Amino acid sequence: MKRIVVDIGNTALKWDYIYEVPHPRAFVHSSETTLNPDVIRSWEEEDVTEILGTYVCRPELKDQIESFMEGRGGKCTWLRTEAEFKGPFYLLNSYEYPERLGADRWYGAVGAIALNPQKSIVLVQFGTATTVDMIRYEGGKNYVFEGGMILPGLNLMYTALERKIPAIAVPRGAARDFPKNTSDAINTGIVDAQLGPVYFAIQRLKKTAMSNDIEVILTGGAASILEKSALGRLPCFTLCHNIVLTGIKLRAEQATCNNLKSM
Ligand SMILES: Nc1ncnc2c1ncn2[C@@H]1O[C@H](COP(=O)(O)OP(=O)(O)OP(=O)(O)O)[C@@H](O)[C@H]1O
Ligand SMILES: CC(C)(CO)[C@@H](O)C(=O)NCCC(=O)O
Repeated sequence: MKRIVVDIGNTALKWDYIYEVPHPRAFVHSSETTLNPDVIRSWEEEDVTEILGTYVCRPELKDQIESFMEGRGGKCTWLRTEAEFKGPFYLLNSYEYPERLGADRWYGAVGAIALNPQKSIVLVQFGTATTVDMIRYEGGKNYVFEGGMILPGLNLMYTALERKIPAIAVPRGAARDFPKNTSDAINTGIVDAQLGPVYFAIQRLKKTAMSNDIEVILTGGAASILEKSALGRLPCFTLCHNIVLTGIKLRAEQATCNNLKSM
């Protein structure tokens, strides 16, 4: 009987145990509306009885998980974005409509703070969409989620160009300072478009943060692909996987401390 945390994005599902030694796993969905059957198989093998998760995918995917859990007499709890997080630190959600902020962005921010205490943070999630979020450290245990940018992810940018302008559907090139062929020009354009907002976010956060020491965290399925290009284009950054799962675990701990009343 196991309790697990789950983060369902538009491309992949990631899961891990809540209380046991971390062993995160990722499964790319079979289609936009069908889960990878290996996920269900792995949960049967592990005897999963309770799921605590977030989803930003189509509801069909989380419905399949609910049916599976109902069939086993298990339980699913889906976390929504909240107006504030009260745990080992305090995070205020300053989104205009806090509940409209993607749960992956919110619990990603919670996870990022837990792993990088007492710092302002630019959290970049390179997923199906890329999000670049700014978290301001206010001193003591206080942080503010200051919002951020949403743009098409790496793959979406390539496929949009390929589909709409077939004349430039060429093999993938490299990111260069002075691209001199179509493949390199596209690749450089897309890599710069992915990393440019990170640069802007750092500058914006520096203007209001207590210190110029900003932690830049890159995560998500395409982070490893962009890491090499980021080395020459961004100041210091850290690559950190499964940050949303870290945030969900912390939310679970917080609920346990409050006798599960707040979940
Ligand atoms: N083996 C792979 N399979 C699928 N996507 C990959 C793979 N390797 C890298 N990627 C890239 O990672 C992206 C998916 O990232 P991730 O797994 O974080 O997605 P996600 O959490 O479903 O996204 P989102 O949260 O934005 O919906 C893809 O769009 C692609 O650019
Ligand atoms: C932006 C995505 C798709 C990134 O996964 C997700 O966080 C989402 O659906 N967000 C809702 C809109 C918002 O965050 O403003």
